[in-house]
Amino acid sequence: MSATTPDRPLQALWQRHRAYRRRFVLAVVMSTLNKVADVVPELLIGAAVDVVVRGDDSLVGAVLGVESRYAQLGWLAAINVVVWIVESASQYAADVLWRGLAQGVEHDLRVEAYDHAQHLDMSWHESRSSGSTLATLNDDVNQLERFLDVGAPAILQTVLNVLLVGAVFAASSWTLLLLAFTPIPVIVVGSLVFQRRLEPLYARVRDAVADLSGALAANLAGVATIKAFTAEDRERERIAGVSSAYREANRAAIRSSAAFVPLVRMAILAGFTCTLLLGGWSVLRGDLAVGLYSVLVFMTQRLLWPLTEVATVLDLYQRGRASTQRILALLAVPVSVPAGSTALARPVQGRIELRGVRAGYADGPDVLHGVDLVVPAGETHAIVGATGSGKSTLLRLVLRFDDPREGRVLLDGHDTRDLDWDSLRGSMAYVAQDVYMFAGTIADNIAYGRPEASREEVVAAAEAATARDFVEATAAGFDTLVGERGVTLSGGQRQRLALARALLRRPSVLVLDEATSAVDNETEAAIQRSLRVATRSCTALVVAHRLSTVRHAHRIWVLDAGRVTEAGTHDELLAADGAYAALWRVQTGEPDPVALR
Ligand SMILES: Nc1ncnc2c1ncn2[C@@H]1O[C@H](COP(=O)(O)OP(=O)(O)OP(=O)(O)O)[C@@H](O)[C@H]1O
Repeated sequence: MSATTPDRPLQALWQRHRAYRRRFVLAVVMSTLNKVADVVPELLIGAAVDVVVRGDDSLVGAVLGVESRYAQLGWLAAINVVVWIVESASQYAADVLWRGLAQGVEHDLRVEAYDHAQHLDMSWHESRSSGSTLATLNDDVNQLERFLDVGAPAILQTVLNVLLVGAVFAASSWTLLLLAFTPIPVIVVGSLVFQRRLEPLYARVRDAVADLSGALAANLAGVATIKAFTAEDRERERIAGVSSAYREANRAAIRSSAAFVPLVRMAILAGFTCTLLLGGWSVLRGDLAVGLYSVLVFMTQRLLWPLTEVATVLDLYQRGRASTQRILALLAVPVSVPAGSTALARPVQGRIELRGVRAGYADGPDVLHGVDLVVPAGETHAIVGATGSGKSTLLRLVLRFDDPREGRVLLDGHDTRDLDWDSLRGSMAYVAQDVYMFAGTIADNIAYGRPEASREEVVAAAEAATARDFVEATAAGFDTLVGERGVTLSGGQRQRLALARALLRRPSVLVLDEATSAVDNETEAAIQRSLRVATRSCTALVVAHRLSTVRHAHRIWVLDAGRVTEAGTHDELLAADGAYAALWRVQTGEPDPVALR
């Protein structure tokens, strides 16, 4: 992960989520109450044994002022009932509070991390697999939830257990306290040592999850290519390799954390044996009351057995910690293309200017080398040029998916870096080379940029994009489901829906990147006629390989290896007899005079 990762992720989380502190404190209080109520029955057993053995001299008799042993036992039973009720109620409250806390943090963190990710630059998304981002948003957030739901209350219970049982021992016999507690330092030191060993192992597990998730997402997206090239076996092996790496990372972590369990059990055995043996000898010598002895034996059990769970808790803690680190690292990735604060007066006119623009990707070479270009408001301009000449890169700058390395991009005379997103992208509509359809109806997809549009407006936009006929021919018309698990559309149909989506937005600037490349010539001619009407009231910047698409543009800019080499109307460029004219002849099948010579 590219951003800095906090050394103490859970502490950093605590600092961030102040809103949950009250609920956390309440959950701790309920867990504490529950633990206290949990220990009391053991004390009551001791008191009952004391009543039976010592009769009128019993502690219960002295404290309650009741003489009859039957009545004393009755009182003990009544107290027990109350304690059980408190125990059950506080258990319920603690469960609800811890779970609510875990799910609240999970929900907030997931939404926050998703929102941050969607605001991160296109270049960030392009530089990593979507599967790995998905692993953070889904899997890592779930791990943290599990820790907060199960791990954190378990840690608290263990600590409370040690303190409460320790208090009972301390009040009864310091010798027994020391004996019963001998395993504790061993376990604490062991935990610290193991925790340090486990930390990098779990970080590796989380990285392996991200790799696996990335590989799976990429393969599922490319399943048609896998099938077409009969690469199923190869891909199965590749996924098996990535999955093995995950299994190995997990195995190493589990092997280490499991090794901790026998250590804890040996220490516990030592503590328990000491209490049993030395406590029993004390009773025989008359130094310790029988009732107290039975309580202490129970208490030792109560103290020590939950400690066998320490390894599991440590496991949850380390997984939660590693996941939190990844989530916080995602949240710490800075937005390198931040929104400006200037709002443009409406309606936006739509004048686009590029002034001395030099641009490229990451650490790569320049793709655009000092481009100057002006599109007056309301005009339709085209950008043509060989593949890889930088046409899409130029459009990305207009939409401000990236910022130029040098020079400025202006909308209505304002540097796009100063404009807020609503003024900049809010006044634009964009049809990308590969059209994306969201899961939903055709109408939902067309109305994506203006969800409040009426059905009539949606139909009119589809009509303008020559999509109405094919939409109405589908089973449910505009209510037909598309996108994931919906009907599959042809490339040309998708493009027309994307165009309808763009037109419905009534943009000031329409940006089309090969928006009609997948439709046949006849449909394209129909779309062009509609577009000429639709673009009367807006600026349009159109990239197309098929020159017939752009011959009516007010101005055509020819890009060659990131530089504008020619510009003019279709007729001017033909008259100039340069690269554009040569390309036109190739596309229209006219004989090339140079070749004929
Ligand atoms: N996201 C990206 N990251 C890195 N390099 C990129 C990226 N997109 C494009 N490039 C590079 O920038 C150069 C120009 O690409 P661009 O997509 O702008 O060309 P184009 O003229 O639109 O090509 P085409 O007609 O094939 O769509 C190419 O060399 C390409 O490899």
